[in-house]
Amino acid sequence: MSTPNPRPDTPVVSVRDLRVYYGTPKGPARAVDRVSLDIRAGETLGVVGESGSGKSTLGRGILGLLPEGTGLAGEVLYQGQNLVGLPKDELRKMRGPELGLIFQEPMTRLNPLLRIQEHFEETLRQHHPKLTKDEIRKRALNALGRTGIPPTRYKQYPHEFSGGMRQRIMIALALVLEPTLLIADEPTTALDVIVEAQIIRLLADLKRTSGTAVMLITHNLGIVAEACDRVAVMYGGKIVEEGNARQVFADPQHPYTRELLASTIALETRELHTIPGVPPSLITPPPGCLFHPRCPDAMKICAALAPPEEHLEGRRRVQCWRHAAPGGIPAGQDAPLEREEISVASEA
Ligand SMILES: Nc1ncnc2c1ncn2[C@@H]1O[C@H](COP(=O)(O)OP(=O)(O)OP(=O)(O)O)[C@@H](O)[C@H]1O
Repeated sequence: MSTPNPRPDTPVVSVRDLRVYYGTPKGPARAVDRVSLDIRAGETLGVVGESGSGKSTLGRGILGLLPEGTGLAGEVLYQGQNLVGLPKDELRKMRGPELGLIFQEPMTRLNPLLRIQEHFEETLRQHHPKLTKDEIRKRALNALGRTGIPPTRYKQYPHEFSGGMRQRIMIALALVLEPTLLIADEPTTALDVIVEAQIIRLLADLKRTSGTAVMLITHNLGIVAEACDRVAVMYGGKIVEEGNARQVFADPQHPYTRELLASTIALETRELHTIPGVPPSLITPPPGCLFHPRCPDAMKICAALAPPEEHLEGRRRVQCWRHAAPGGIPAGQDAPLEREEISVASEA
């Protein structure tokens, strides 16, 4: 059984200054660069950003599921304990009952030779060896029921289910252990929109009924608007804006968030709006703000110095020079970045 959070207002997980560097032949790629965030009990944090911005790496870094040799530094405080540097077998024991995870591609995670029943038996016995077969069945059917899978299918094999059903089984397998923190990485990619809506509803129910803290990694801003309390926007391995999801969507404070939202709306209305330029190199990032080569609001200082993180009202923060405190930008540095300077910077 998961450990109850002793104080509901204290975060279930606090990530501080997390850095994840992948070794590449050209040097380290800073896939997650000094990320801090908190998730409280019963809260769902959506993590959004373009492909390659470091979303999955952040989720895997929190759970200690990175390839051998990956550089990991900073803190992941889970109920007061730092998971960074914890021995692998201790982390493995926590995965499941404390730290749940759901990935896409359910077929690669379910064993085709085992019935659904056996999957539940294996999962539950591993963490609760004293449970009887009857208790396991009861818990499993309850978790399956919550995901809309009838008890009549308990003895079937994975190949007898559709992709959406298999994903629900994966979610049920995560839920049955009642994790305190659940990280769901693109859980609905490759599913049709109806199944997607069911799964999102399920995740929303989960936090309401069991107080699980959820991190939902997705490309889909519509899902975040529907299912998340808070949203963190990632760009080039950093969280550039974070806050209440409604407030961020209604009134984005970072130019990147604004552009990301505009490109999503454009997709829905079939207009053409893409963010010009390409995401930054994580090996040789541009100087200053990582977004400055693509930013329509860039000022001179943006090409020279990384922006400070400013805390706005209501647990909201943004890393953008436009929000610097009065007097924070040296004279003349707030002039618009010339176009020529923009293109030079983006070639750098
Ligand atoms: N094992 C690895 N070795 C080297 N680089 C990697 C490795 N895994 C990921 N990367 C790089 O790290 C960066 C972040 O990748 P990550 O998968 O975390 O991004 P993402 O935002 O989740 O992208 P997507 O939305 O496409 O899943 C990318 O530039 C990616 O190429």
